[in-house]
Amino acid sequence: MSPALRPRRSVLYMPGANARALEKARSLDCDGVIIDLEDAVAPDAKAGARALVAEALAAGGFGHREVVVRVNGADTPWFEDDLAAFAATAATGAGPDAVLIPKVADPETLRVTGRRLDGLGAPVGLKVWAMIETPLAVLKAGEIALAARDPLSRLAVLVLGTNDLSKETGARIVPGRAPMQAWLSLCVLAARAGGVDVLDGVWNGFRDLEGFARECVEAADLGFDGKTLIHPTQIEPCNAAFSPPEKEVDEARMLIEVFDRPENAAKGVLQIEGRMFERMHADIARKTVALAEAIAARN
Ligand SMILES: CC(C)(COP(=O)(O)OP(=O)(O)OC[C@H]1O[C@@H](n2cnc3c(N)ncnc32)[C@H](O)[C@@H]1OP(=O)(O)O)[C@@H](O)C(=O)NCCC(=O)NCCSC(=O)C[C@H](O)C(=O)O
Ligand SMILES: [Mg+2]
Repeated sequence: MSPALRPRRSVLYMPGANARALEKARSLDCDGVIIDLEDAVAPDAKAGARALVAEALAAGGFGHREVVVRVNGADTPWFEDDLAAFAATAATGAGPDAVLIPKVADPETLRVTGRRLDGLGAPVGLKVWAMIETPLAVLKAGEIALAARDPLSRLAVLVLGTNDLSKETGARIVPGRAPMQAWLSLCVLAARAGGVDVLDGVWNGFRDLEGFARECVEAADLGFDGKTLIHPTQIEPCNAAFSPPEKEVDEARMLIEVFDRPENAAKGVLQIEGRMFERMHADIARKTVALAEAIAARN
């Protein structure tokens, strides 16, 4: 979880060319939206979609939702214009919170993007999210995440692109995702090493909410901060899976209170009802409470 502790349980993609979806985003209960200019927009529609998105951002109304624009890749003819458009709107306060760079191959891509954003006068508040969706990116996930230590990179979040990973590797997307488990865990480890958040990929069968809910629980168990979504019906089960349950929050508060008692000030380990708790458990409890409070504040 990043230091600012912004809930990122549910982050909904929508095509940048879909005005209805952009309108709906303003009232949906997701923590964030990713307005897509890449795969969900046809080549001939790129310029029109970019203008539509800039207009929607200028109109505002996204409230608590973190707004991210997925630009076209660094090796495409649209990248420069996409970055320029959103650096400019960010500078006027009518821009996105972050740009999501697809198919990041290495930390150098982030440094190039960062230098470009600086050159375009983008405020430091404009963050960069990086998609991990190629075999090379998974192999270099640690290096990519560690780029966050250099403020030039602006890196705040890694986002898994499991469809592209399936396409590039031949690994099938099956329930439980056994063929991808190692990559998913590696990306969570990388994100933690770099101190950035990490979001799981999408579930394509958006009418199968039971299967989707199972995958959300699996992603939360793996340590992801949240999941990327493609349809509004996925928001509620996703929020549920990534929110700490009330009982866990109550127990966390109790644990913090016990460790904070003066008589326990010098103790590193305690037993409570037959279970061992060390100070690291109090640290975890503080994170749980902080997340619950951030979610409550959002609501
Ligand atoms: C998948 C969809 C094309 C389905 O659209 P549709 O058939 O219109 O769905 P519904 O009729 O069930 O829609 C009901 C209402 O909900 C609104 N809606 C639907 N989807 C969204 C959305 N994503 N954001 C906001 N609102 C949405 C509809 O407008 C309907 O509203 P109303 O008019 O009030 O009835 C569609 O869901 C869709 O386009 N989803 C997003 C697709 C997308 O952005 N894909 C790109 C990102 S995923 C990716 O690339 C992954 C990654 O890179 C990887 O490699 O894995
Ligand atoms: Mg992709």
